[in-house]
Amino acid sequence: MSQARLMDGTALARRIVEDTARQAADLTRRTGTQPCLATVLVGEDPASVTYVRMKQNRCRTAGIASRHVALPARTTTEELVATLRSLSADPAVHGILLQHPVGDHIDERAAFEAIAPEKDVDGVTFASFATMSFGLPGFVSCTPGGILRLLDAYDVDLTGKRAVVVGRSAILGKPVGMLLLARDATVTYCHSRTADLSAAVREADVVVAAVGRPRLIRGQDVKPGAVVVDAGYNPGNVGDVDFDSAVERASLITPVPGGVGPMTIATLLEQTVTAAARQLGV
Ligand SMILES: Nc1nc2c(c(=O)[nH]1)N[C@@H](CN(C=O)c1ccc(C(=O)N[C@@H](CCC(=O)O)C(=O)O)cc1)CN2
Repeated sequence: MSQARLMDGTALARRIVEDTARQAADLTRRTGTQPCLATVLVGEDPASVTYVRMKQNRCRTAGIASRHVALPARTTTEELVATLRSLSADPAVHGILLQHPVGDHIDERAAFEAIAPEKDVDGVTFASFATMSFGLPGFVSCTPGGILRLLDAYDVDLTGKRAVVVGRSAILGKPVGMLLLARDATVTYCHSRTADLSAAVREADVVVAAVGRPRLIRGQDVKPGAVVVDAGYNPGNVGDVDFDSAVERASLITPVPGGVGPMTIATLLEQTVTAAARQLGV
């Protein structure tokens, strides 16, 4: 069998950011107000610092203003909640991103829920999960939303397909499964307690690896012709899929880097401009 075709997230994300920049410019011209994303980072985890900086840089490219709030690692849940409530109430801020993970001593769910749903451009609140799951207007979780855009761009028909999601996190595994279900895929979630992960993956027409375990999914377990999406972002730009072996079996595969990652940020920017337009009544 020939090697899989690569799903180029960098190229697609660039096109989305270009479109978003045009929309941001148009909104700024019509309303006199530039869309604004607030980024909130607790502590100084190097990977998180990098991701937030990437988001700020991409905002600049797209003509979106960004306001950064850097909080010390010792920040309490109450202090973080107060910061997010204050940003939620600030009319100059249209979207809010709280970089995950926050420290273990913080109740991350309480913090996410302090983000007003109309500013939840990262799609992390209960309200966003519900609207996404029911196909109602709202904001999708950015990585899952980006994955679906990528699958659409490569004409992957999900109807009736067996999709296996490896991982069940609140901002990645669970929501991507809901989005696949909404497209009429038959979805199985696998996780650390799944009895036979290899057997489940071998049945999958579409595999989404979102578990945070470097190269967990190996080519020998990929069904020939399957579509493989690697949403892993492990240190050293290593995905959850063993690319070299999986590329020999899949029909389509996302690389790491250059696959899902750039789509996450493109989705965030796009949703920020949508949020701004709604809040500015345009
Ligand atoms: N609040 C959130 N926190 C986190 C999210 C999220 O969507 N919302 N996702 C991840 C990390 N993440 C964004 O925050 C992220 C990770 C990786 C990339 C990316 O584009 N990676 C590049 C390579 C980067 C490099 O060269 O260093 C790629 O894959 O091509 C974007 C966003 C956890 N936290």
